[in-house]
Amino acid sequence: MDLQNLISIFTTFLFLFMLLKIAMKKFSSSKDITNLPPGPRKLPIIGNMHNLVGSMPHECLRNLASKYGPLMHLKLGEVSHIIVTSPEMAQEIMKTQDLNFCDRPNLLFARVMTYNRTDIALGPYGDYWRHIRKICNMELLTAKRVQSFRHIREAEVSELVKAISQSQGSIFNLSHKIFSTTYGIAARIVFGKKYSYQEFFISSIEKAIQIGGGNCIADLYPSIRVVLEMMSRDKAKLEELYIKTDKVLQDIIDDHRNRKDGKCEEEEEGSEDLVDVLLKFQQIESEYPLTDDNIKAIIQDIFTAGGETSSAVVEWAMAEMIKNPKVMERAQSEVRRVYGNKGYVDESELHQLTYLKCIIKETLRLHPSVPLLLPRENREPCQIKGYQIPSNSRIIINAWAIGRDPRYWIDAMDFKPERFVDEYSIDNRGTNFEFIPFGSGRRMCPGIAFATPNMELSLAQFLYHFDWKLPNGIKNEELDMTELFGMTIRRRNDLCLIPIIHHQP
Ligand code: HEM
Repeated sequence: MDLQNLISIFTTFLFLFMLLKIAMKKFSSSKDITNLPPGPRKLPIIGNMHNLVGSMPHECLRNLASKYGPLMHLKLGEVSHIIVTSPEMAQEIMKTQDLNFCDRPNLLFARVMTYNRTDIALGPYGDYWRHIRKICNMELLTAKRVQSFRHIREAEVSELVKAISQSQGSIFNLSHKIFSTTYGIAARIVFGKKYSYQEFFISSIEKAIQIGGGNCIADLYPSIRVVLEMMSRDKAKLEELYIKTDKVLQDIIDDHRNRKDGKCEEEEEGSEDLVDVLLKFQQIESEYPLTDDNIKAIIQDIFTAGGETSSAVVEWAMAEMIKNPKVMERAQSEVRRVYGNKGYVDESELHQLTYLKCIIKETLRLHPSVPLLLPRENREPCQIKGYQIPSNSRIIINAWAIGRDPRYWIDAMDFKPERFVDEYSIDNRGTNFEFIPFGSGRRMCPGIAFATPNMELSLAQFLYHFDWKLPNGIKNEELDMTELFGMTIRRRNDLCLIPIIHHQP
């Protein structure tokens, strides 16, 4: 028997074995569940995977939910997914039964890229996670700590507006600059300075998310996960990327540790960076002493979330204002009135920009950076509105669809920051479940205080210093708003605008 035959016999055997295992699992798990939430008909082996082909996941899920309701059951491979598409159901998951739903699924991406799930965002709920989340809330992302980085934000954004002013009257790729500036701010805050390999690090994380951020086939068939990981190249590709990003992060830690006489020239005076803070924690005796891997997992989360999410909001907010010139005019007159002849925008008056704050809220309603939040998992079986939810279901909350649902929002598809002027009390801190861009409950985003001045300062400077025009005679209402689903939900096409100086930076 030659090698070719041997391989095909082995593959056929493996395939039959997998089918048998899936069928046995299906038989044993479907016996006792009689009242799952409604959902489309499932096909053997693949379940509802075919229902998700076509449009982007958040759109596809919204379309299915409009047929099957706000609590929907999909079987993807052999895993139950519960899709939540109403404020009432979101509240049930993230408030009423939060403790049961605050786990994260055990995904290949998380195992490989987040130091075996020891980060904050994708780590399993438990004592270690509570410990690092507490460090995050009480030390890393407090209002006081965020305030201590004000000079970094002001310096980076001023550099950005100076660069824009040099393109006065010509086309400027605002998207590129927004992302590089925000990542620059995040790098200086988290790592102490901008490292030359920052771009490479970001693109490696982006690639890893492309491979493992959606549904890796191995994640959908846990009973034969090991075999599928061996057969697909996903794990190997992720491991290659992990080796690269780990080296970058370890270099950063070693750099900090090896500094003998305080900070080197390029680093910040006056404020500790977040690696410094975590290294100090490493010295403290604790039930959970932080290893280097733990620190790398945490700083990777904060750098990535800190750079990506708020950039996407600033980019969408500018696009929406271009599309809605009356909103732009009102925002410009607010910023120009508040900062008057000061000649520059700093953070001291940001709290007075109430209309700008409403613009940011309205942007987060229509364009939440993380449209499906992060997936959750329930440890125990439970009931929601009389439906049975099997244990270890993956819970997807479609914040994007809830924010655009005409049942909860008047003129839901229109960009109207005024709605938040009238209803200023609707906030995004996880108590109004029709507006949950940062999630809610125990797993809610801890980065709001960090993100807010980044977004407000950039937008305020754009509005104060410049008037903006679309290039090539494109009319405002024609601006393309197509989305791209990736690490966050971004614009498919870069936002390229012509700046006209109003106040010279
Ligand atoms: C506009 C900006 C941001 C948006 C829209 C956003 C959104 C989110 C969302 C939707 C989640 C998942 C919540 C859930 O599962 O219920 C999340 C989690 C998280 N975010 Fe943010 N985020 C933003 C900025 C930031 C920033 C600036 C940081 C850090 C500096 C950050 C750090 C995190 C972390 C660590 C988690 C994981 C929380 C956990 O699982 O316990 N985020 N964020």
